[in-house]
Amino acid sequence: MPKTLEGQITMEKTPSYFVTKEAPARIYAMSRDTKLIVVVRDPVTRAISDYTQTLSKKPDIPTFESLTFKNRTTGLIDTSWSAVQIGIYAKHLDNWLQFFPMRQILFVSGERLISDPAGELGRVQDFLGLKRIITDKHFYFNQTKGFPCLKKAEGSSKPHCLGKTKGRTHPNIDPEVVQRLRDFYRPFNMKFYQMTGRIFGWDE
Ligand SMILES: Nc1ncnc2c1ncn2[C@@H]1O[C@H](COP(=O)(O)OS(=O)(=O)O)[C@@H](OP(=O)(O)O)[C@H]1O
Repeated sequence: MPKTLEGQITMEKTPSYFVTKEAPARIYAMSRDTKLIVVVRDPVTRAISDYTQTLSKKPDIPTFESLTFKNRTTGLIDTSWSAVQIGIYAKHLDNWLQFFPMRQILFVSGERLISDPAGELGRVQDFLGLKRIITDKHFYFNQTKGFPCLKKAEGSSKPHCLGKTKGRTHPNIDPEVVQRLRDFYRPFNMKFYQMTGRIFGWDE
């Protein structure tokens, strides 16, 4: 990590920290004042998205439905499958709370990041103690991509959309399997809402 001068913020990102057992202790040892930002989305959609990403690299993997279950007849979910495991947010958060207080952790809603990017970014700026520089003016909705894209407020440079690997079309998944996963995640989601004080609305 580069050294940070007074008035500067150093930021670093990786998708795997949140679910890595050793990460909280290591980050705490480096700087206990670190602020943590985590983007979370409906764990069922997250699992399907995760699978879609793997499928794009390895087209021969088994179906989503078969990977989801340890035993399809009994409906026993395979919690050791990383696509399922990662969405048990309450469990991962417990691990972080052994080292960091909730006030140092911000959870950003992946759904709101799409439907109201400026609103979510407003929360991020507040959390970091920054002036609200990024606002509605900085986003426009790209109909072709189906996602918001970033533009300079002054409109001088070209807008920036995220690349082709973000926003892939998901395969159709057996609705019964989706429902079983919804039932599986519900109690963990409820616990997560309670811990974070925010209702993410994944179970409505
Ligand atoms: N503005 C904008 N443009 C494109 N995509 C957007 C945007 N905002 C959020 N998303 C969602 O980001 C999802 C991919 O992010 P990941 O965290 O999975 O990416 S990665 O792990 O770093 O590859 C990706 O998930 P999928 O739709 O499943 O591909 C998108 O839903």
